[in-house]
Amino acid sequence: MIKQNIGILLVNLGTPDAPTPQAIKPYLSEFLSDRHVVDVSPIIWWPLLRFIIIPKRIKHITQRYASIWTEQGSPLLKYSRSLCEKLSQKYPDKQIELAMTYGNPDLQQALEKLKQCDVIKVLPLYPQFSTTTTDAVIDKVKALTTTWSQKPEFEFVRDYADHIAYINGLCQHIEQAFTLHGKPDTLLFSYHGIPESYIRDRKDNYVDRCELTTLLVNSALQAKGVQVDVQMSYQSRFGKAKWVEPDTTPTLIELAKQGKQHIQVICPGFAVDCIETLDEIDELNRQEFLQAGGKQFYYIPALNDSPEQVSLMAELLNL
Ligand SMILES: C=CC1=C(C)c2cc3[nH]c(cc4nc(cc5[nH]c(cc1n2)c(C)c5CCC(=O)O)C(CCC(=O)O)=C4C)c(C)c3C=C
Ligand SMILES: [Fe+2]
Ligand SMILES: [Fe+2]
Repeated sequence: MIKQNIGILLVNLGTPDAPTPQAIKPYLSEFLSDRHVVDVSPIIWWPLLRFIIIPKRIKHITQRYASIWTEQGSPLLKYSRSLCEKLSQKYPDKQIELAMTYGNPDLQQALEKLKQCDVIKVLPLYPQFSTTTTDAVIDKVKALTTTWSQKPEFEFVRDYADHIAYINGLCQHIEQAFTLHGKPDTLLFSYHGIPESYIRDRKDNYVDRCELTTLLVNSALQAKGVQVDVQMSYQSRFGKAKWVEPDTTPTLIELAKQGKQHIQVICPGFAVDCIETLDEIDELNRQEFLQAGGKQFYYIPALNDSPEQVSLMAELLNL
């Protein structure tokens, strides 16, 4: 059999190069101009984005990024990079590159580095498929390589919402959190939301995939004898359109009002921690819960660059 030269490409969403308005503006413009993300005609959307939405959002979002920034940059980049490095160390015979759909490391440059491969396996770092994220990666990879005369074979990992190594990895991290902090009154699974119309108009099955992850993790916990009240919600709502429900913040406030004193939150839709988990959940939603009368709030970190995550990626890529 001829030995194939296999290249690996991990793709995450993207993040600004610095916690400054100068770096955040072009990143947000690129990201929010993609019709996979916001499905509005550019004639209407572009002036709104440029003259109203970004100017209105920039001061607040710069402060939020600054509060989570690390010496190695944005947490999303830090963890994605570390994951890629650990995978490269474990599989030194494979060429493994990291890219972002928006911003840096640049997707086109990463693809150029893998151009000589026979096969490029693309792993979008989204456990649950969505047209807003996974399809954005797949379509951009295809668009950037249409003109290549000698094209490698592309293999895309569409989704791993129900993969056993992912479910077990989440379970393990939940059990560690319970050992550390005790069992909570409620374990909340908070996923990034999407506009509700995308389910109908694009046949986006993201919500089904999120529900499946929650069900499988809960079943796996029960099979280990861990009984806990599990609830599910959607976070990071953006704009005026109707998004999928229930929303995370009112869910946490309601739980506090019901007398649930101890809550732990896990965000299984995020492969690595980022502004939406470290700031929106662990800072802003923590405050909402405590102000509503809650007593203990713990955010369970994403799988990040843990050994469980490295093994999961290796299984997904058949390494
Ligand atoms: C219409 C807007 C948005 C949709 C749809 C959307 C879907 C979506 N996003 C993620 C994962 C991430 N989103 C992140 C940040 C982020 N997302 C939006 C908007 C939409 N996302 C904005 C405006 C931002 C920037 C931050 C903010 O202003 O709140 C990130 C983190 C990036 C970082 O730098 O840390 C991730 C990751 C998923 C999984 C998803 C749909 C399934
Ligand atoms: Fe998002
Ligand atoms: Fe957000």
